Amino acid sequence: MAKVAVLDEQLAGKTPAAKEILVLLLPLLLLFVLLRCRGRGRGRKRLPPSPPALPLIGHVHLVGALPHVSLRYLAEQYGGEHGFMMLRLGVVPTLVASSTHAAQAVLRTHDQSFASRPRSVCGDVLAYGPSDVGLAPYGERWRLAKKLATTHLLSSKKVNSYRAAREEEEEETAEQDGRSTTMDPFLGQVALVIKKISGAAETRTVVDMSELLSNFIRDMVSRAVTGRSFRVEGKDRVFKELIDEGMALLAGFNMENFYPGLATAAGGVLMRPVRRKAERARDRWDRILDKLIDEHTQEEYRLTRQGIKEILVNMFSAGTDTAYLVLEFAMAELMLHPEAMAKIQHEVRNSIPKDQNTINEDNLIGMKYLKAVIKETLRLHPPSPLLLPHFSIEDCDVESFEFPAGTTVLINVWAIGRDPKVWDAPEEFMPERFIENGEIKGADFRGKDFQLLPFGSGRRMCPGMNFALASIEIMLANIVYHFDWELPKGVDKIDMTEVSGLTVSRKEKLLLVPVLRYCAPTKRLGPLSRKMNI
Ligand code: HEM
Repeated sequence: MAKVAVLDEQLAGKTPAAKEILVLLLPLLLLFVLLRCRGRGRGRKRLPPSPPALPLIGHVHLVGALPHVSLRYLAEQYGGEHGFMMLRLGVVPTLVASSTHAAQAVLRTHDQSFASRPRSVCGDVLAYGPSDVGLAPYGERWRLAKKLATTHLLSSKKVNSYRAAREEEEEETAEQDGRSTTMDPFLGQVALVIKKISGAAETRTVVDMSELLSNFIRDMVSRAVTGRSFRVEGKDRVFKELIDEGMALLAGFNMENFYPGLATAAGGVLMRPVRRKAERARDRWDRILDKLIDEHTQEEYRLTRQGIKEILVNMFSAGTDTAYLVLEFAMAELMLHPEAMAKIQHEVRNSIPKDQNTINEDNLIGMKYLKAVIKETLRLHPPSPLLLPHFSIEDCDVESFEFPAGTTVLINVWAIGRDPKVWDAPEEFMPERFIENGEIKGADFRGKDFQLLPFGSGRRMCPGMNFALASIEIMLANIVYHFDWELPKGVDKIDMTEVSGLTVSRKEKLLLVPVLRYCAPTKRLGPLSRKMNI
């Protein structure tokens, strides 16, 4: 007992012997700690460079209204040769990859480690879980949902089969209009748009191309996903509202994404308003989708009702506000570059037999300039310039860097598409860069070449690419084939100012005046116009 008391006193430094020992040991202890720290630092990998951060908010103040633009300028200062930059957005460690090399490391070399998605309150509510495709964490449920979307809804075979779906719909509407239903089966959806534009052309009226093109894509997606047209059923406006609302709620740079703790802090009270908003939107989706599912055979894919809803909402949201933006940006760039417009019109107008009045998918195969215009548009204006955020599920060593599990990853494909080390005259719209000896050349945009990644690459790559390209090509070819285009009176320039949400769009609507290609409408569209009663 006494021995223990002495030991306690010595340890507490109350005896003279203990004091002496401590004075002797202290420098040795300090030396030991110092050496240990240095030894650790030498063997240990580091994080990529970062700009100076502020307390609490980290680097949030450096991310402007157009995050892809501000992140590009930051990466030029701090990203170094490798193109990796580390930010702290609120409390969230965020890796920004801004070079071909960095994108390849994340999306190919270490694809699996970075294949998840960060979670959010809105994402969880709107995506029913989330266990949809786009927002789901990497894992078995995501794999199944993606397989279903890829093989059952968006495969090349399915994309081809939508030609028939378009035919049915045209027949449906033609019958409603009391017209003949013997028109070219391919022309359904496209012909409806051409018909609308023809009406405006005859009276020289301004056409809101943004609305027209987004309605077209929305309708194509609803046909592909549900087998029916929301426009024909008059639900188009509700559908548009829901997609817009969902996109606004999910748009990346909001408070919860910087401070995920807000979702649970004080019983989630801080996030309650936004959760309610998301729940209201989800309930509206529910009502539409429930009815839709009731009318379909649910056994088809052996999915629960909720499982079907997750996938449907995802397809609508991911498919609509991306493909139409490409069409709109392509038209805007062509208006800004009359020489490119002349070339594409020359190609489409000379690529089809004289007795054919409208362009079909078979004609598209030879249209190299059209494909180059779309590719150049995707390079300069990828609708998702930072892809969707990726999320690391394990610690991962990438070259000399070490990224901890739980890192959010943004891949700035917009910056990569404009990197002067990769592209000549990167800011110029030059479709010719993709043509050599009359053939399409240069970087592939289907996820193989990391300098052009509008659809991403690897496990989380877009499954809707073929579907989107089929719709974009056929519509662009037909609108430049049938009409010449002018700016409205008093407008002398197309404003390319962008606004950012989950996707990046032009701030202003694209308003254009179509001009009939030939004087007489029947001559202009020939049998097509007669069939359509134009
Ligand atoms: C030009 C049109 C389109 C573009 C540029 C585009 C682009 C993208 C991008 C960049 C991603 C994220 C890739 C990543 O995070 O690595 C994505 C994901 C996705 N896209 Fe698209 N997309 C388009 C059209 C479509 C269409 C038409 C659909 C369906 C109807 C669709 C369905 C999806 C889905 C479900 C995902 C989530 C994939 C996953 O997380 O595994 N997309 N898309």
